[in-house]
Amino acid sequence: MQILSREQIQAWDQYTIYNEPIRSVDLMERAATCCFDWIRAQHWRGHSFKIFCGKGNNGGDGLAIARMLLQAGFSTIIYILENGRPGSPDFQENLQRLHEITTDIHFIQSENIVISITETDIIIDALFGSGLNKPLSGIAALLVEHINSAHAIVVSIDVPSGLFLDKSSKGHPIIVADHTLTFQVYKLCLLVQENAPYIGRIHILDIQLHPGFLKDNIFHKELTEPALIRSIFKPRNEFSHKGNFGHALLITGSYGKIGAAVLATRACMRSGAGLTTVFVPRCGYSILQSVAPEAMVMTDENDEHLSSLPGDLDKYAAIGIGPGIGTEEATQKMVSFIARRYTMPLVIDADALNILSLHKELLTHIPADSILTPHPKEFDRLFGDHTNDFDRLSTATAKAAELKCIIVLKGHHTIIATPGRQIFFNNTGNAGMAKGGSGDVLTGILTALRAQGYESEKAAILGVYIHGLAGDLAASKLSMESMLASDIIEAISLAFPQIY
Ligand SMILES: NC(=O)C1=CN([C@@H]2O[C@H](COP(=O)(O)OP(=O)(O)OC[C@H]3O[C@@H](n4cnc5c(N)ncnc54)[C@H](O)[C@@H]3O)[C@@H](O)[C@H]2O)[C@@H](O)CC1
Ligand SMILES: Nc1ncnc2c1ncn2[C@@H]1O[C@H](COP(=O)(O)OP(=O)(O)O)[C@@H](O)[C@H]1O
Ligand SMILES: [K+]
Repeated sequence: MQILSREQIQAWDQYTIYNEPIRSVDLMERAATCCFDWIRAQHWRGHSFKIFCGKGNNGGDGLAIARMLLQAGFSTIIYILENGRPGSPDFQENLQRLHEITTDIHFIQSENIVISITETDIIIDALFGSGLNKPLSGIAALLVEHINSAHAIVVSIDVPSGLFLDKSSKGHPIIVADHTLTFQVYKLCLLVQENAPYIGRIHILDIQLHPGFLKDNIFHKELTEPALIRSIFKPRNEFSHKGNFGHALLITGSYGKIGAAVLATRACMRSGAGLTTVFVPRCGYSILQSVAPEAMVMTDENDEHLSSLPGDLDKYAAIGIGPGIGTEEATQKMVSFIARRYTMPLVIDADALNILSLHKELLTHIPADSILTPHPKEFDRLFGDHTNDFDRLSTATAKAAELKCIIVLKGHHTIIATPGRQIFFNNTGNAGMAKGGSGDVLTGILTALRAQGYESEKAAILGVYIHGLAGDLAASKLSMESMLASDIIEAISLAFPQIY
């Protein structure tokens, strides 16, 4: 699913109006009908609705929904946030239609907001949508505060009012929604971590905007969906042998963090690598030999941390480096050497990223098409502090192009930024994965996919998806609270068949 900017969405509305063709007010009716159908399907009888409308088209949606609720017999009270100016034409048309069935419409025009909201009310927030042009202030801000301080269920139409679609809204007044009914496609503001407190559950309503618009335009942001994953996935040939699936090398672990090596190794083997070798300090030898008998283990001369190279690197189809390696000086030298001398793409995670942060000059040396997998803290260590997720996204886009690398910025919707400035938002995974070790599993999966010959960009999109899907399967069996990173590894075997 493409993710469109505010301008692109407005253009898509216009394209639909012109090419379907359909009158703008009829398109609004279609959007409102989708919302009404969704609301009715919640079986909220016994509750009463309080609908808050601005005077733009978002408010127009609200008025149309109010009319439908009244006609269906729901107790509904309508409030319009008055701004002294006429509403948009479609708002005005819907106001007129509403007047034909009720005159009980309340205008909010003073800072003294005395509307009582009880726990049995359902609030429909149709104040502002994609037309928001500045942070809310004055009566609008007070109204948002009033709604947020009540304990009613809040359903936002298109986006929670006060959220900008494509830029940070941090620190501004924003409706805290329980449900967001958004039209046709995801909006960027509904995918970034910083807006998590506001968006509630997202429901994408298909208002049948004209599909021709997507064919006629190029977009740079998309949500990874099963169809894309299937197009990337390469089924195993019946006649294949282990040599067809590559030899993966994982450079991992230090004293007390051999677990990271175990997780990455087991995830790598479970993700289809032909052969897996793990390079660890000597303290990891017997652990790995016992918990991962299918893997080959090579040890550093040092007992506790890595300090040398695991022999000839060129014999491996893919190398993953970083989980649990620590930042000892000798380990830093080893990472620095590999970053400078190795020419094939690497999968770089965790402490290997922290070492790059300590020696930023190395960033320009890392092999083209390497996959870097920072979480936001590691990302900021690498590329400087960011005050919001939108800026972080811009930096990821720019740095992926500049370094010719794939940047996997991990989070609820992990972001994959490519050298061609394409951004993919992953849509699998859950909060049960917010536990130590989940990232090590991802490194193993990505290294395995690279070893099997997937190009880095495809390996990143597919690997992040499989990782999240395995996390979802583990959570459904064991609960988000109880699942462990090891359970994600076990569930990889169930995740692959879902994408065949
Ligand atoms: N035909 C269409 O274009 C469709 C539009 N739809 C709805 O239309 C919405 C967009 O409508 P609009 O473009 O009219 O925009 P909005 O209704 O989101 O808001 C624009 C209005 O609010 C004012 N405004 C913006 N920021 C403000 C602020 N901070 N303080 C006070 N006033 C502010 C503007 O001056 C304008 O009057 C979408 O979010 C969606 O809900 C849907 O009905 C689908 C069809
Ligand atoms: N709430 C969440 N929703 C989806 N995925 C999550 C969530 N929390 C964590 N994850 C995933 O789990 C992994 C955690 O990685 P990381 O922070 O490096 O952990 P660690 O270093 O402890 O292994 C990432 O791939 C991330 O996307
Ligand atoms: K809204």
